[in-house]
Amino acid sequence: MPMSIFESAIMRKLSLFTFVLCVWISVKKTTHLNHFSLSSSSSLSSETSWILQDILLDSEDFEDDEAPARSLEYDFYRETCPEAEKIIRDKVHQLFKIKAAVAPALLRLAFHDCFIEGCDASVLLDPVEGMDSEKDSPPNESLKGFDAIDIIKSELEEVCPGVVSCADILVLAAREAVLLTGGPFYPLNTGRRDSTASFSDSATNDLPSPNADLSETLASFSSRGFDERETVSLLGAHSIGQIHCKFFQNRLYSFGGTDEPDPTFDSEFLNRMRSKCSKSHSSTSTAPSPSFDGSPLPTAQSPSFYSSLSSEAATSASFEKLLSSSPKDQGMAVSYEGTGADFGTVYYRSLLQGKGILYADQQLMAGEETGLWVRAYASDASLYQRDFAIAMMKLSKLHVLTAPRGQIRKNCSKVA
Ligand code: HEM
Ligand SMILES: [Ca+2]
Repeated sequence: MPMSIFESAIMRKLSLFTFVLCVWISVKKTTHLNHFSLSSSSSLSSETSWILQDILLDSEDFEDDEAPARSLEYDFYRETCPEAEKIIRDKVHQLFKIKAAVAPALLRLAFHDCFIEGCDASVLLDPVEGMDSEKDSPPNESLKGFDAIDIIKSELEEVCPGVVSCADILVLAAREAVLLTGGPFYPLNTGRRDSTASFSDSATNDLPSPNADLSETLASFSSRGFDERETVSLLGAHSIGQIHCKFFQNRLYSFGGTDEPDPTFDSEFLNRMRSKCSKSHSSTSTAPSPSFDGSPLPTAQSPSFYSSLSSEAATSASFEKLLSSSPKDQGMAVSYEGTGADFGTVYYRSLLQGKGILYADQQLMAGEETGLWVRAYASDASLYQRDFAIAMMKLSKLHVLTAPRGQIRKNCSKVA
């Protein structure tokens, strides 16, 4: 029977309420909400934004079990650098217009930071005598976006020197990146401080492997407090960006030490992937190879594609000029070919068809509960967006350093 206008209005309110409740439950102890960001969000209707905001502003103080002396706060820089979040947002938009690949790069960078010793910008530090860097550890060798963070930081240092932490820049920039690629908005408190050390061994040992089976992946995320549902939702981030062939070459040609491909691969997809990733490039090769769509891609070990950008070059025109000077050596990579509108769902639909690119991705179909969430997210984009938002909020406050611990670096790649 068709619903009356009244009934459908009630239904709409109900689903809105469920969403708000969901977010509220996950952040029930959040002190405040970032007013500026919420009201400027394009992903939430203004109605939703305001309901969400009212609820969160009424919430109790946030008390993280891991939290040291102080808590993260709503708009932490409101007195000391009121423009901080706007500057970050504008810069990410500016960079994205020039090179859309900056968005997945920033999201992955934030994940690799937060997963290792928390969201403390430890991933950004350069090696120094007596301290190896996370960025040089094998799982991080293809990380990109460092220069984008440097550009944002330089601008902030000009406006309010020594105030905004690199750790906050990372998570706020990743949030913008998610929004720009069709993902959800999520509120974030600020006041993170930067580490004085890099944790190279942890990065080597603890970042999840693309060849991990389901139990290993779940154990890895569970050790950071994520349950199966949250883990499945976070991996949906792979619907954006690129994956270099070397991370799944073994699945195409020599799976499990045999001369055969991974039997779980869909056969048409296997052929397509083989045509993009030739056998001549072994799974450990870092040699350049053809890209999925023929466009130049940054290589695993080349400097970031923003490496020639400096703070003085902070105008669109200069970005464009500098970026057109060829980034050398392109690696071979493929993607899920999602558009902004598909953020998440394209990934889950691929898994349902046996077209997960990484072994760890496809493994999500190997478990009863994880498989259930894959199916749910494949068919319900708004459920996915809600869950991803909540999981990103959780990821963004893992083991944060707050005053008096940590420091504010002036240059994100060096201890102050
Ligand atoms: C089991 C867990 C995970 C594994 C094994 C994994 C592994 C990988 C690998 C091997 C790549 C390809 C990198 C390259 O070719 O340069 C990649 C890309 C990416 N990952 Fe993950 N990842 C995991 C979870 C996550 C999570 C939780 C997020 C974010 C919330 C994330 C975000 C991304 C993004 C955005 C890219 C594309 C990067 C770009 O195009 O620059 N990943 N991941
Ligand atoms: Ca870290």
